[in-house]
Amino acid sequence: MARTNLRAFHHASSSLSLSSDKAAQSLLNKLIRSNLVNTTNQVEVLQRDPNSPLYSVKSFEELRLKPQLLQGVYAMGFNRPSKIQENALPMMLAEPPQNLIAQSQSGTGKTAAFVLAMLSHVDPSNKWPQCLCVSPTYELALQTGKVIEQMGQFYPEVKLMYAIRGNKLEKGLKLQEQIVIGTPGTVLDWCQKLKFIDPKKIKVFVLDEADVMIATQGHLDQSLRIQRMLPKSCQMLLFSATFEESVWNFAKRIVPDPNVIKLKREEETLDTIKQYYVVCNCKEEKFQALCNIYGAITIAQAMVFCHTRKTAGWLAGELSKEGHQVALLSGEMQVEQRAAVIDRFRNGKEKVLVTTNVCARGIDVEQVSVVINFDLPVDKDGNPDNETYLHRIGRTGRFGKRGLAINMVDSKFSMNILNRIQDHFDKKIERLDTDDLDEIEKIAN
Ligand SMILES: Nc1ncnc2c1ncn2[C@@H]1O[C@H](COP(=O)(O)OP(=O)(O)OP(=O)(O)O)[C@@H](O)[C@H]1O
Repeated sequence: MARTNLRAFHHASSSLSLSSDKAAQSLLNKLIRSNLVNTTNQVEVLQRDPNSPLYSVKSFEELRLKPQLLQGVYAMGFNRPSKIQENALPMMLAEPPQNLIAQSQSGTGKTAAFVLAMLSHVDPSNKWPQCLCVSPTYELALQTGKVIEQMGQFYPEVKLMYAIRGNKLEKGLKLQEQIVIGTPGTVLDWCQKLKFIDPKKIKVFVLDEADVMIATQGHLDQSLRIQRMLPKSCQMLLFSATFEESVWNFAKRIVPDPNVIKLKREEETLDTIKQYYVVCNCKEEKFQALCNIYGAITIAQAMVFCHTRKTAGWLAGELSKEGHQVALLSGEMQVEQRAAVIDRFRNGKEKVLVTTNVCARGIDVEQVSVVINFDLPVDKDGNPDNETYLHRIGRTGRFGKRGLAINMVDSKFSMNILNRIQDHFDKKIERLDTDDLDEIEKIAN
């Protein structure tokens, strides 16, 4: 009964027509209100809460940024720095430059922090690459490049170049751009084989999403090879949302003599993201539960993670049949195609993005209010993949926004995985009955 109600409710909410079902209508109103909550106020409240990762005591002015950069920061709508920005920026801007290994929860402003550091260090009168930033994927390199462009919009003398697949330059060219952002393979080629960049002139080297980097075949090695070409005086900065031992060991090889900003395990998940699980028996039931949940939150965007391309393809098809606007992102697509899918999703052309693990890490889409783990993340040995879990749920709750993460459990095996994830982060994941309208109302509020 509740399920049919929710379906009716979903149709009412997509067309915003009057429903004869008063209860559903009142729920709809509440949900709309809750989603329209003024998130600016929420960020301001969090930035004054010492327990929040967004807390700061200083203003951007006190961080001694160049006026052009302050202008850029404010034009992006940032009022105050987050904790990681407040802590990392003074270390990154110190003279002489200091190396840094830094961890902060997803969506708390790491990218903005190191972008500000790079923009602060370049000398625009020197027409050669001085800052080198490597990202683990094509999409992330583009995304970070966009942040550099936006943040540096009032500093037009500083130029940026993308070292990514498909960006073919003339043989023998020497780059004049002061900042280069790219993926490890192309950056390495440009430094070594093609010599577009003189690595000895690099002053700042940033390695972003270190955990994702080392999870990708060949990237660890390529990053180390780039690092070895840089001068001893080059400032090395490494960022990651998670720091398992393997990431930590890699970080220490890349960054000599570092300052370290690290989180405690229980701080890794964000309190602003509420986590739930639902129990189902098969994928069809999971699909039904998803329809119920998604029906209740149509005005937000959702990301749904599946274990295989096959399931993702099937699920995207089923959701489309139900009338949802669905985007599908999967590993066999060309990188350019993937970037285009993410762009459409970011621009709100589709409301739900179904994907496998591929390239979902680090993607910053502000409006994602729900993440669904249609399949829980497991590694190749069938153990819980805690880092991937953290990255996935971190696609919502960006910079103080509220987010919902819902995990679908369909067997004893997946229940065990869920329990182990819960234990790992020492954070309770509550059970949710998706047939119960009241309960969904409660969590959405
Ligand atoms: N000081 C700030 N004030 C307001 N918004 C901010 C601030 N810093 C960053 N943001 C915004 O918060 C969002 C998340 O920031 P960012 O992508 O830098 O986080 P991140 O820590 O790098 O995330 P991830 O770990 O997922 O890569 C972005 O949309 C960014 O524009």
